[in-house]
Amino acid sequence: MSDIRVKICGLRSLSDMAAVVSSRASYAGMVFFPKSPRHLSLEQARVLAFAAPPGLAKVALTVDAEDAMLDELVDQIPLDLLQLHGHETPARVAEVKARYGLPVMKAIGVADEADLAGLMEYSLAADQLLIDAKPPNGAEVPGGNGLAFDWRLLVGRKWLKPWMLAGGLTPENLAEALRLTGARQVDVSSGVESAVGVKDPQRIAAFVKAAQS
Ligand SMILES: O=C(O)c1ccccc1N[C@@H]1O[C@H](COP(=O)(O)O)[C@@H](O)[C@H]1O
Repeated sequence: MSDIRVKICGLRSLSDMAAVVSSRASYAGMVFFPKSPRHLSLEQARVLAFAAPPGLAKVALTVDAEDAMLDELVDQIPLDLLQLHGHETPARVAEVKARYGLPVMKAIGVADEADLAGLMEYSLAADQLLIDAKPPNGAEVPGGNGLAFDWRLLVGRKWLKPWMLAGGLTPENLAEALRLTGARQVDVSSGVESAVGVKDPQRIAAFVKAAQS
C-alpha cells in the first residue's frame, strides 16, 4: 500500500462525509463560493466539520475571500487548512497565514509551462501548493470543472513545499497521473461525482483505492 494522501473536495452532506471517512481519505474539502454547485452555508459546514473524526483534515476552500468572510469561517468552523483558489497574490497568502495561524494551501492553475513560473514565489508564502488545471477564460467557477492539464509539464519538477495534484482526476486516470507526475497528494471533486455536485460513495472509495495501489 502506498502513502499517497487524498483530498476529496466539495462535500455537501453527512453521507458524503461518511463516504470520505470510510474511504480513509486524508482531507475533506468544503467549498465556500456561492457560484459553485458545492457551496456550503456556515451552518451546513459546521455540521459537516463537527462530524469529521480526528485525523481527517478539514479544508475550507475560498476564492478571493475578504477578511470578513475568512473571520467568520475560522471563528465558527473547526478547520485544519485554508485553500485559496482565486487570484490571491503571494503577499495575500502570507497575510492570511499570519492572520489566522492556520496552514494555507494556494491553488495555481496550469495550462502551459509559463504558468509554472509563479509556483516558486507561492511556495515561499504558502504551506502547500495545489496544482490544478487553469480554468477556461470566462469560467464562472475557477475549479471543480473536471478539467485536466498536461501532466507531462510536471515531470522532473520539484518545489519547496508539499503539493497536491488536481484537475480532472478520476479513479480511472489516477494511476497514470501519479506515474507521470510523482505526486504524493491528490485532490478530486467532480471525478468522484455521479452528477454535478453529487458525490458518489463508490467512486470516492475507488479513487482512494486507486491512490493506494
Ligand atoms: O469544487 C468546486 O466547486 C470548486 C469551486 C471553486 C474553486 C475550486 C473548486 N474545486 C477545486 O478544483 C479542483 C479540481 O476539481 P475537479 O476534480 O477537476 O472537479 C478540486 O480539486 C477542488 O479543490
